[in-house]
Amino acid sequence: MTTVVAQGTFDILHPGHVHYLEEAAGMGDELHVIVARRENVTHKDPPILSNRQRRAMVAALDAVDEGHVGHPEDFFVPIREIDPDVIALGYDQHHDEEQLAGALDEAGLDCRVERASGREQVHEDELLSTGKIIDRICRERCD
Ligand SMILES: Cc1cc2nc3c(=O)[nH]c(=O)nc-3n(C[C@H](O)[C@H](O)[C@H](O)COP(=O)(O)O)c2cc1C
Ligand SMILES: Nc1ncnc2c1ncn2[C@@H]1O[C@H](COP(=O)(O)OP(=O)(O)OP(=O)(O)O)[C@@H](O)[C@H]1O
Repeated sequence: MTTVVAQGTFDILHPGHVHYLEEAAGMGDELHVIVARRENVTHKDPPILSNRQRRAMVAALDAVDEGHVGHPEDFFVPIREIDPDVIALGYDQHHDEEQLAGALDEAGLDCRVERASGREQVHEDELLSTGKIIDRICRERCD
């Protein structure tokens, strides 16, 4: 039984999220997803949707066995609880694979780190980023 963890903001789902989570699910038998807490999303605009709504939507996807809202301070608390065999980093997540693998090792967590691929655009008008969806809403629906 191989347990995989995926993580991210997941504010307003799109096909890129589904691609990532299906690929992560294919790395093992059971997929857990950690949804970043709003207060920890500091590298871009904060999510529109609440922690619990983002968790519920991710958990409703076929590829996902369980969704979790992340820990406010210590990212290794949920990792210890889930005890995964694999952490699947998203194609553009800023975390360094080797640094993360080293930190897991130091914390006594026996877990490998894999990098998922990005989704290629299938249709010319496909929006594969929450930020781009929000930009289009603002352009087309707001004065
Ligand atoms: C192994 C791992 C565990 C994480 N655990 C948490 C957590 O417990 N709480 C949290 O708020 N964010 C956590 N994060 C951070 C976010 O899920 C996310 O990766 C980060 O904010 C980058 O966001 P992005 O996917 O929007 O680029 C974790 C990230 C990694 C790589
Ligand atoms: N187009 C995509 N292809 C594959 N994976 C993706 C794609 N978009 C996002 N992901 C992955 O999904 C996870 C959550 O991403 P995140 O919520 O930051 O989405 P985003 O759409 O890139 O957001 P934003 O546009 O606000 O930066 C991350 O691991 C990210 O790498």
